[in-house]
Amino acid sequence: MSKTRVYQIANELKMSNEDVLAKLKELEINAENKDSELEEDEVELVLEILRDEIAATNGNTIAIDGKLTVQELATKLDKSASEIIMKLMKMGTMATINQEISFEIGSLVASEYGFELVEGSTNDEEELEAIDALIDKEEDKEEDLVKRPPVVTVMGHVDHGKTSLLDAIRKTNVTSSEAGGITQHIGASEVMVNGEKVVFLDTPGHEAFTSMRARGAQVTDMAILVVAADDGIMPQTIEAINHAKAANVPLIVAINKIDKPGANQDRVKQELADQGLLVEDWGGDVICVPVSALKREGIDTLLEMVLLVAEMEELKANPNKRAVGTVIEAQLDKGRGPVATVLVQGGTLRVGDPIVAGVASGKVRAMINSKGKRVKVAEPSTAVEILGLSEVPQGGDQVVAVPSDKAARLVAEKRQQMAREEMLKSNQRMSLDDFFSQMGDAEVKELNIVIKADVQGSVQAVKQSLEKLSNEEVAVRVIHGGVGAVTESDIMLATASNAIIIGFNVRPVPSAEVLAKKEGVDVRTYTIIYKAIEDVQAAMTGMLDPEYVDEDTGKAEVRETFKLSGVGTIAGCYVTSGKVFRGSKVRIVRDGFIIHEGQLAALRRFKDDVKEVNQGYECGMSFVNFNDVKEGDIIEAYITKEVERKLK
Ligand SMILES: Nc1nc2c(ncn2[C@@H]2O[C@H](COP(=O)(O)OP(=O)(O)OP(=O)(O)O)[C@@H](O)[C@H]2O)c(=O)[nH]1
Repeated sequence: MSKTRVYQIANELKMSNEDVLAKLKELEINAENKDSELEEDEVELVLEILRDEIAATNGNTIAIDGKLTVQELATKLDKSASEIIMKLMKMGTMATINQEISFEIGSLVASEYGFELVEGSTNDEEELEAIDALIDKEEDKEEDLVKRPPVVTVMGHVDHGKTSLLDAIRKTNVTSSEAGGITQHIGASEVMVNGEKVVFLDTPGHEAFTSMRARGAQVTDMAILVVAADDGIMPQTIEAINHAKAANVPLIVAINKIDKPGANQDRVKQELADQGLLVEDWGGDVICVPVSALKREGIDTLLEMVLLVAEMEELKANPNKRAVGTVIEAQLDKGRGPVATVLVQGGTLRVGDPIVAGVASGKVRAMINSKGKRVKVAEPSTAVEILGLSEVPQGGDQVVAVPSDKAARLVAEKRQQMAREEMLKSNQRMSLDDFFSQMGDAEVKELNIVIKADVQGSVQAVKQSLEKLSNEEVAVRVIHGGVGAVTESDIMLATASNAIIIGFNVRPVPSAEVLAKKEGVDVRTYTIIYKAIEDVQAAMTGMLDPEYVDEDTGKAEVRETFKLSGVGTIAGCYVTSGKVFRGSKVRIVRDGFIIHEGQLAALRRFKDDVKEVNQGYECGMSFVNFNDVKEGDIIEAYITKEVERKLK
């Protein structure tokens, strides 16, 4: 081997000539002996061995846990994805940023940068595991726990005064020095009551509350249920009650608008009792405070009750550890980049802390409290707006402070990977079909159900019949029942409580249908009660045998109707999706309610009978034994298919 070659090798490997010579000696290659000229491939081999050794001694190994994508490799090598794609291209491999590459190819690329890929775990993995444990367990010793302020959500029916009440609460507490000052909206506000802090989440309504819970975050300690004294319990009041119950969050009732002439507190109390909430002055244990948000009456008493409930709940946290919390809301600010309001729930968050929020990571650059002031530390039950994240996290995302920037990046990466896997698995939520097999895992012993029906009577009937099915092994729990179409809010509740939805004579609204698909929520609709009961019963005994399933083929909208003597009502329709077939079975849906289920009598285009009509075409339809079709009705055409029972 020539001296020049030794220099070249030393240069490439960033080693001294002496070290290269020493290594060659170890490999029993006498570099100085002109006779032992090496073939080029032998030189390559030597290089290979030396590279590996260097990688091993420098600790330049990168652990690959299962699959490897271009992006992950780029992150691990601290290079841009496009650089890695270029490298791959030079090697004759075309790959996109999210594409998976083989371990061998990954190793080749890594070796170009002096790194070695190894399968399995390394220090990074250990660090990750340690962090995972920190995130998951969060076990605090009793002696480390100190009292923390309560976090409250305001819920209630539309127009019952949630926003007014929150405003009134905030104003009660404005000290003269702050009056007139600009209060910044950060998604939460803090008020002082008798020297104690109470945190209110600014987003009123159970949607926000439930969507957070659906994402696994429990941020509220209690809920204030606002009921207008002149209006009483309304559908959304009931929904709010059930959402709070499902989350196991204590309720305080605020009977609002007591200043109004039509106010009737006793009626509200009676209606609450009908919902299973017996107020204290009627001998129950539900705290109920009459208020007027408008006149700011009763607000102090309400806040005192909040403190009382907080006292009973013994809310505690350990402030002396790395912070954990939840994203309340987040957005991209033009000037400041990603901004997230975070509720610190345990530990103390400090400016400069490396953090992970959902799949975003970063370092806390600045924190702003609900009064719009910059702060350096945030203790448990404090809402702060934070700057410094790499991207915008989602409401409900978990936030954790971690030991180092590297750890933050690793956790975020790991979460991204988990999020991708989760997306693939999202169809594995509770469904009637696999309830029995999940029950076998011994974890599922409860079947949670949300019922929506066309009339209150049906809700009750379905609820009672289903709950009666409970036996020693399985408890059937109806966590919410209401009148009307299946809405997004129902889907969120089902997601949060791992429930299935049973619709009786109602259908999901389109947005709910999309969400159910995304979240993998099992929505079943029936027109006959006993069929629903039969299915649930069968699911409980593992005998569910969906031998026949309805498969939607297309939807049409009724644009006009006309009568034809001897035939009945003809519906002039426009097929909005899929196909409608001759003789097809149909559901006629009006305002989300199924008003008829039956069969097509005739399907025509321009007076001719046709076999099928595709999306985008007009047609005429008439129905067997049904003439009450109206403009605006939706015709859902479906076929009944026999399906094989899946082996579990
Ligand atoms: N008389 C009277 N009116 C009130 C009171 N509280 C709220 N209102 C009025 O009721 C209406 C609805 O109040 P909001 O606070 O907007 O109700 P909300 O529950 O937040 O409504 P959404 O946000 O639309 O769900 C407004 O016109 C308020 O002025 C009260 O104590 N007394």
